[in-house]
Amino acid sequence: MSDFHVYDTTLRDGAQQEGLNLSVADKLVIARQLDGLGVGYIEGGWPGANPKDTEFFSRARSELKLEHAQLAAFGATRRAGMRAADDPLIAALRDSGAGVVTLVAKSHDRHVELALRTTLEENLAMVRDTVTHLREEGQRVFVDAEHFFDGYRANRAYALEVLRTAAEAGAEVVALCDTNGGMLPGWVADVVHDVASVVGSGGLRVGIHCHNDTGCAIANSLAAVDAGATHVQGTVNGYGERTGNADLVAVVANLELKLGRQVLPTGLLREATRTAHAIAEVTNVPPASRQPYVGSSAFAHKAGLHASAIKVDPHLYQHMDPFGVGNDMRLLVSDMAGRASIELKGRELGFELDADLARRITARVKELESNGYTFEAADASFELLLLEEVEGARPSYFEVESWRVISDHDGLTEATVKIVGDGERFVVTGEGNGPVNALDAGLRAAIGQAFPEVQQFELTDYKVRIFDESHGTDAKTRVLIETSDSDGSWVTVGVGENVIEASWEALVDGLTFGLRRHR
Ligand SMILES: CC(=O)SCCNC(=O)CCNC(=O)[C@H](O)C(C)(C)COP(=O)(O)OP(=O)(O)OC[C@H]1O[C@@H](n2cnc3c(N)ncnc32)[C@H](O)[C@@H]1OP(=O)(O)O
Ligand SMILES: CC(=O)C(=O)O
Repeated sequence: MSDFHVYDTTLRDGAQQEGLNLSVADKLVIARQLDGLGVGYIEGGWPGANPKDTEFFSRARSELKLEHAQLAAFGATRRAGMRAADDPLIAALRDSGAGVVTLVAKSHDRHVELALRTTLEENLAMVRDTVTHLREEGQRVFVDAEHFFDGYRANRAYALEVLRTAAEAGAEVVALCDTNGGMLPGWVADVVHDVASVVGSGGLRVGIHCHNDTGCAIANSLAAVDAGATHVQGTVNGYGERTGNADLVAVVANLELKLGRQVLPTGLLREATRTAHAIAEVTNVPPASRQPYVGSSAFAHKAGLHASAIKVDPHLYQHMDPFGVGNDMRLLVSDMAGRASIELKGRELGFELDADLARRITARVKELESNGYTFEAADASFELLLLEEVEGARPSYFEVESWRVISDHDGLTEATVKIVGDGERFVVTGEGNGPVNALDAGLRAAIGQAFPEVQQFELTDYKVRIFDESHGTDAKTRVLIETSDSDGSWVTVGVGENVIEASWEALVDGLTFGLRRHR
């Protein structure tokens, strides 16, 4: 592995994202995930700035056993007009127990004068004094040069002077920050190139920290590395203030898989998809399906022509083998499918479909989709349709004799369901806080008498879409229902003239599919 720094700031800059709130326990879980991915540094937060971050560093000492990463504590240079040794926030950094302290320092003259409200000389003194003090206390120090690229444009000499000051005082890394995220790759490359040639000698490492306001954070980070940066900062899933930070996983994947620079321990890039999704579970921010490399759509193929080429060789429509980042290829079934898509999807589900069957299923999918069904998200309904064609009949464990729903003016709803299952007739009434809830309860109670395993099934998601609104009251309703058990989840679709009819179809398919899985 090369001597390259992969520096993660999910727990600090990532946590600056709107709506993202992490408890100390969450932070500890995420830190372990990041360590499992093999990053070199984990910026844990700003000790002293809030009780949670202080507690994180305190608990990390006893609870975090990191195999690959070192913990970094983030904070600012000392306040103007005082000594670093007397600044309580610097004391919190010094005492955090982290292996590295990363100091944010102003490098844009205008920010020094307007935001810090001090002189350019005092800002240099703040950098010098803080780095020196921490070095004397035995700390490794990295410096994040805030607003560096804007500062460089406004006053190159001063921006470089801040870096030189940090280096002379003992900083190991100066990370150039595109704090406002306004840069483009060529601009970043020019500046990093210049900086590396001016200050990058004598062991000082130049780093990069990009925000995504121009949509270029990943490209800017790569341009910086190409121009000489050997320390790259970013966050998992690109979390961060405003439009986020550089997505560290994509940066690392590009470095390893496209540019041939191994920056993680051998084999750990294959943990990328699992790690990104596990962290999304903790942050409670739904993962973006179209996220490069690790998104669930990153290797999903919908168009029939794509599938027909993929049947011959997946590389014809994929830039890499998804296995490299722990992701997987998926074939989507929709009205854009052709025979090849259906054949490949069939194979994925364990069926070798001949050309005739594939043609028939393709035609049925297109016909049903034109009537409002969608199979792309309803994998279980597609599988039931496929089984119907392959086996000559749709899997069926019970027959529905009739169902009826009654709602009263108090909002209480009652559903009566009559079914025949396992040779017996069941008439059951279900109650609920709405018609779908009542039908679900009634259906489950009725079937449950013949097939007790349905009690393990849970309705976990319910989506309704009214389409073809131009028809007014004739509009059709599509319902997607996710059902789960302890082994996973599956989605079914129903379409009807109203929400109850559509829900009934999706509910019946959901239970039928679940029973087939269990049997
Ligand atoms: C680019 C980045 O993302 S950097 C990371 C930013 N992250 C955060 O701000 C989250 C954590 N921050 C906090 O909890 C608080 O802002 C604190 C504890 C750091 C400071 O809180 P407060 O003392 O209440 O001040 P406030 O938030 O208004 O910040 C302004 C003060 O910070 C000082 N300051 C701002 N940037 C810096 C800097 N780089 N170095 C030193 N001091 C700085 C200002 O001069 C001002 O000081 P003054 O009160 O003496 O005039
Ligand atoms: C330090 C940092 O987060 C920034 O400048 O964006």
